[in-house]
Amino acid sequence: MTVPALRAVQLTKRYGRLTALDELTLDVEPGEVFGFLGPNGAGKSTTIRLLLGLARPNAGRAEVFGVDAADVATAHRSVAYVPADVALWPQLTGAEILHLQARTGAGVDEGYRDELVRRFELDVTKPARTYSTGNRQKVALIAAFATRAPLLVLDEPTSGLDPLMEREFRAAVAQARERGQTVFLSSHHLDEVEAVCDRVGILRAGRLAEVATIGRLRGMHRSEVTVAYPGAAPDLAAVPGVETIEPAGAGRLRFTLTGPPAPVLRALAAAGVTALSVREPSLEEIFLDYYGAEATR
Ligand SMILES: Nc1ncnc2c1ncn2[C@@H]1O[C@H](COP(=O)(O)OP(=O)(O)OP(=O)(O)O)[C@@H](O)[C@H]1O
Repeated sequence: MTVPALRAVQLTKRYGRLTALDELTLDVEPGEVFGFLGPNGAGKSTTIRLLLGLARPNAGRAEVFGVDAADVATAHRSVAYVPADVALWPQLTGAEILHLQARTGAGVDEGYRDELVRRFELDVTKPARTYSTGNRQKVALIAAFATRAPLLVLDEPTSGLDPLMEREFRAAVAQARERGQTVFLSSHHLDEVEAVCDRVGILRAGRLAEVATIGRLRGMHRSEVTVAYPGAAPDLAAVPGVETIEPAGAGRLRFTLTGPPAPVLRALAAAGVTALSVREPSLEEIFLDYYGAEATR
């Protein structure tokens, strides 16, 4: 049996009367790129702090590769962490900070680090106090991606990056996965999670609403199907999974489909349909399905 890279068992955190995290139970497997989605205040950063032993739970427990998260000194040997608000030593230059960080933690691939400095177009000669939010984030990301740490925990790591840098970020995540590193990524960027993650967990008001692969998440939700037919409209009213049937111009119908397509394909074949297009829901639509109007609290 493999030991999970991250494990949360009924992990709970309360701030006064507010339950920021409510009995989270979750395993992230080694080698996985796991996306952690949720609106502002859902409890993502709280979860990460608990998983890394940086805050104490009111109940439940967290483990990093089988090590109790409270044993920070041991657990952090296998972790590189990029917090949501990156703080750097203001007097040191980017290069000095990267050098210093390389001397702590799980060891660094210096060649790859230098390549990342170029790819992220970071001027490492400047002192950190002159860096913008995005540049501070770049320093922390380069330091994390260049480590050999088996687990990278990234808390909303691209909020300060422009689209070109966001592309580099995605490439770096892909390379981390190829090396076998585990990535736990909290994000607001649905397209980013969709592009880089194997599985996603959706957190809503401190509770885990769903955990699924991107493919399964889409499969659980409605696809939009449009068909063209030559004669009488296909009768889809009683077909399992079909809903909201509406005309889409002359000789065309649009409807939504959930679940296996075989029954509707049989009905469509019987009607001799001449064209068919299927639009899968984006992660954004799925996300809105979960949160609806209550996206924040
Ligand atoms: N130290 C604290 N004291 C009191 N309340 C807190 C504290 N830290 C977080 N909270 C509250 O816990 C809830 C979860 O916050 P958290 O920062 O984990 O959310 P998040 O999902 O990371 O949000 P965002 O996407 O805005 O960063 C929020 O309601 C927040 O106000």
